[in-house]
Amino acid sequence: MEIDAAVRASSDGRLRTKYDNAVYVVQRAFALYPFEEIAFSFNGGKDSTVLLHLIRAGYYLHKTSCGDEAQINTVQNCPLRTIYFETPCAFPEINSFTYETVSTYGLPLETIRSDFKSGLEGLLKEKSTKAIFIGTRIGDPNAVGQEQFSPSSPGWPPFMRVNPILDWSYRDVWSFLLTCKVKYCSLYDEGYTSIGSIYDTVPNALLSDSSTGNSFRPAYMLSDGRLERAGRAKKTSNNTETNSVASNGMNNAEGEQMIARSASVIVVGDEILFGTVEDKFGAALCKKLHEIGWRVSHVTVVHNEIDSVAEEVKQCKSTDDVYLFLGDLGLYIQIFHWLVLQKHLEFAWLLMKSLRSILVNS
Ligand SMILES: Cc1cc2nc3c(=O)[nH]c(=O)nc-3n(C[C@H](O)[C@H](O)[C@H](O)COP(=O)(O)O)c2cc1C
Ligand SMILES: Nc1ncnc2c1ncn2[C@@H]1O[C@H](COP(=O)(O)OP(=O)(O)OP(=O)(O)O)[C@@H](O)[C@H]1O
Repeated sequence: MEIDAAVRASSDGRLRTKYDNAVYVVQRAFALYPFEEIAFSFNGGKDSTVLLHLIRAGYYLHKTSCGDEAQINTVQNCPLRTIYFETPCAFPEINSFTYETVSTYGLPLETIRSDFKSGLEGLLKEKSTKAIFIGTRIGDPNAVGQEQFSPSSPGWPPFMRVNPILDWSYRDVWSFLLTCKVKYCSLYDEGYTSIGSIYDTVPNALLSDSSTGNSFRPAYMLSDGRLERAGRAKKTSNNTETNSVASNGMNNAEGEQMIARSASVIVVGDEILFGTVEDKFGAALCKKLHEIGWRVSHVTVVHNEIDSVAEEVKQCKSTDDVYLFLGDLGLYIQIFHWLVLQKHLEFAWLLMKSLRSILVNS
């Protein structure tokens, strides 16, 4: 199975873990519900494209783990009932990608031309449907309170929402799509990072290419995934064409800056955690960074020991460009050793530079 092989061959351990967990959820769903009573909600977006390939992999592993040797060669595709809520305000590129993809992977498509709720009511009346795979991720406005298996909301027709990629980040999504080299909708290569309707979606201004002024870099180049919905805002009536100042109000230079400068501040101090000392440095550093145009993504206070710092660096390693430590000299030296041992040489270098400036200024 090509997806499984591509992820296994990847050196990205985080991706392999996310993949294993998501495929496990898919396999659980196949074990829990009759195949014909499961549906897949597919809209051609990046999240549902990831989900499509996870379902294919999960289905393959489910079938082969049942010891069904005769089936091994016939389960490259997963003929799962697929539902698409088509609206006249969808991007033509999304529509054509959706139809092309279901045809490529032999998915039986049921197109629904009404809103989600009444469409699902109609679907459930027509065919028994116990579970629906959805590409919801934490951070989506509708993800709040959901788990990997979440019954539909009160007032909605009854079915189980199965969310295998609930805990995936923006970066995980792109890491998967690029590692597996699967086709995705062309709009993502034109700077769209999350796609709604033609009336409320523009390319993400943070990807605006300042050298040309009117083009955008691909979605996978967005460094801060929390800003993936920055292009999903109202277009003004005279702004029917997308332009380099997208509707989130940032110009190219600001966008560039946001991409280039991002920091996590790690404050080290038992006294602060015990509440006997108030952390003034963290706040002062954030203020200073903000004034000079940096984006501080988060501030954490950790115990005065190398393991706590190491754990925190591992946690935020994938999201931030620079880490700034505040702590005593002895700890700086320990952190420096740890960074060198872990081969985070660029961070070790940064640490030395910040240490030098502290010593010079003190
Ligand atoms: C298959 C399916 C099931 C849904 N079930 C629910 C639900 O149980 N409760 C709910 O409030 N919204 C439900 N929704 C709506 C979603 O919460 C959300 O509005 C939709 O996916 C659009 O997300 P977006 O704004 O990120 O594009 C469902 C949508 C789909 C496609
Ligand atoms: N029109 C639709 N038809 C079928 N399923 C849909 C539709 N809109 C949303 N969904 C389901 O809800 C999930 C979440 O939607 P969302 O818009 O957040 O993600 P996406 O469209 O896959 O990617 P992107 O965030 O880039 O637009 C989708 O992955 C899909 O499973």
